[in-house]
Amino acid sequence: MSEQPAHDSSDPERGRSGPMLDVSDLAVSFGEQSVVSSVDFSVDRGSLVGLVGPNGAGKTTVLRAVKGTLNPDTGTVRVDGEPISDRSAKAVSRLVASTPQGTSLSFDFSVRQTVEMGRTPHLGRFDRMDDGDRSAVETAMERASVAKFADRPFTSLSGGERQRVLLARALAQETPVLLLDEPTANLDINHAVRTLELVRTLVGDGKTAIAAIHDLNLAARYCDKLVLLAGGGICAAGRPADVLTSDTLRDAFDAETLVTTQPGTDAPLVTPLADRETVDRRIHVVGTGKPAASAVSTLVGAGCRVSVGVVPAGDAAAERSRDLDCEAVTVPAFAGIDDAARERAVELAQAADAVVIAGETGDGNSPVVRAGGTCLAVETDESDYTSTTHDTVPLAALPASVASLPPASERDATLPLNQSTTD
Ligand SMILES: Nc1ncnc2c1ncn2[C@@H]1O[C@H](COP(=O)(O)OP(=O)(O)OP(=O)(O)O)[C@@H](O)[C@H]1O
Repeated sequence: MSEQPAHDSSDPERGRSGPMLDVSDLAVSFGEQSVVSSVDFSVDRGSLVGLVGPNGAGKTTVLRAVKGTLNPDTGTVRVDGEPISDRSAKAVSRLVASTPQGTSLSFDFSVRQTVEMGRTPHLGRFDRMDDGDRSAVETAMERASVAKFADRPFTSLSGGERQRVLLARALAQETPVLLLDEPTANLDINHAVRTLELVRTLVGDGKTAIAAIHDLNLAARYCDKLVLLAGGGICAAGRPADVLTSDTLRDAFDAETLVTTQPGTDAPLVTPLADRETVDRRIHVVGTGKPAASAVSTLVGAGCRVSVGVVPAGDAAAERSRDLDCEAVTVPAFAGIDDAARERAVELAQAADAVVIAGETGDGNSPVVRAGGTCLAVETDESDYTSTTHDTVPLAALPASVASLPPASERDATLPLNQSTTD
């Protein structure tokens, strides 16, 4: 016979206001070493908050403090309005279930027995599981897609399979709050997406969840809010699009990134950029729209110094250049190219080690500058543009092609630079 859950997250009668989970002024240190301090955030009922940040930032530490298995130096964690320090461990485990980061637990149990452990908080000391408990276990195994492993030893499973079993164990616990420490770390992309889709469904059903997630793009796609931990505290918190900006990511991860938008959503898409010194070339991109924007991103990602133009203001290539701090020579949309724009574009093309032509480069009125010297045409998914007059390379091969070109300083001084403005 099971004890009643402390809270049923789907109970409409509960109706308590305020966040389901509230962390205020949390500070944790190990010995002399402060890990996090002044950590404040809350998680609304029925929402998923992603904890993101570099290795060692304190994500697991915060999750442990929220779960109550680690005593903070300062701060209070409230679940459903009440400090967890005021509740018994068993009462907390009926409210909060968690999955650990590692899966190297040396259980000598079957998968089913492992998942059944999730029912412990609901059983009295001498209770056996009843039909309700068994049904909770079966449902949890189905939802985490591990029912087919039910009778296998936990230790015989792969890392990803174990991770899903531990998620099933947490689901069997039937708590209103779920803490997931890197739930997708060992999972292939299919299972990673399915796991986060499942968490979204659970959240849609009223559960409240926090997940530490390394993959920023999955975090952006599935979390309602992100808390970015770095440098001993919260570096940024809020909607994914507000947290995942190139500036905050540079501060938090000491990394250069390109932040665009995930196709079909308004979630940010973070692309790490390679060391900017990788391909030390100055490139002028000619072309408009997505093909030129893709060429700009690829070249900047490879470490090139890139300029663009002439392009209409507001064109995808102009926007991308602005996002990546590259110079774009622009003219108002539908306007012809004025002399100043033409001169500047030619100047940039002349100074470049190479000119890359990407996509549309002109049909009468379209802005275009053609330059001689070393000139490559690039094929992208969005364009079937190929050149009969220049070497054509696939986008993915562009950095390598550019790297193989001689820098302008070594170029034959007599090579003419064609400054005509039509193609
Ligand atoms: N029990 C402990 N004793 C001493 N130091 C610890 C202990 N647990 C964690 N730390 C340290 O606290 C810091 C934060 O660790 P934590 O595991 O919370 O980081 P994390 O953000 O989860 O990292 P990762 O992304 O690598 O999993 C690290 O420097 C870690 O070495």
